[in-house]
Amino acid sequence: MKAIVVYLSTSGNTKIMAEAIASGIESKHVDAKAVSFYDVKTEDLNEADAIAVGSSTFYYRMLQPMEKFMDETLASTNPKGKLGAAFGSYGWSGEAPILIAEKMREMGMTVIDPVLRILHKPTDKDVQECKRLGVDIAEKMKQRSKASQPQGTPS
Ligand SMILES: Cc1cc2nc3c(=O)[nH]c(=O)nc-3n(C[C@H](O)[C@H](O)[C@H](O)COP(=O)(O)O)c2cc1C
Repeated sequence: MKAIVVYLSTSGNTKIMAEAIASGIESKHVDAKAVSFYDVKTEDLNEADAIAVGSSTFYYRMLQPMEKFMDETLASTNPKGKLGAAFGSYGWSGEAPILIAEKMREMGMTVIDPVLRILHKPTDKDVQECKRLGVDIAEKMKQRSKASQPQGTPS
């Protein structure tokens, strides 16, 4: 089982969230990595059972390159049925994670509700909240993997 946390962050706030989410996933012994949108490879997306996507909000939407990534790169990997999570830092309106979750649902992904939004730079308490989302992702991945095993298969 593998999870990937893809983020786009202008001043590092959403990046802090991404790294905390990945560390929360790993704390449950599930393979996870936080990857900048610029470095993500299609094979990483293909291999992932869960995909978390984060962008800060700019001009009431997600950052433009992330929108392109969702519509073109992620959509082309056919993520239907995969687990998704959306997150991002924001300043006042915070639409980006909601819009990311919407796109994930349109692609047939199962998205963890609610999305995680943090105002400005994450505090220590916010980082703990991001880690908790990571734990939640890992636990849901385990449940889904168990549910998809044929009956009688030792776990
Ligand atoms: C030019 C500009 C436009 C912004 N537009 C919005 C916005 O529409 N809504 C919002 O909630 N925050 C907005 N913000 C605030 C950012 O989302 C916020 O600073 C966030 O913490 C940046 O996170 P990052 O470092 O991960 O990119 C804007 C910031 C800038 C500089």
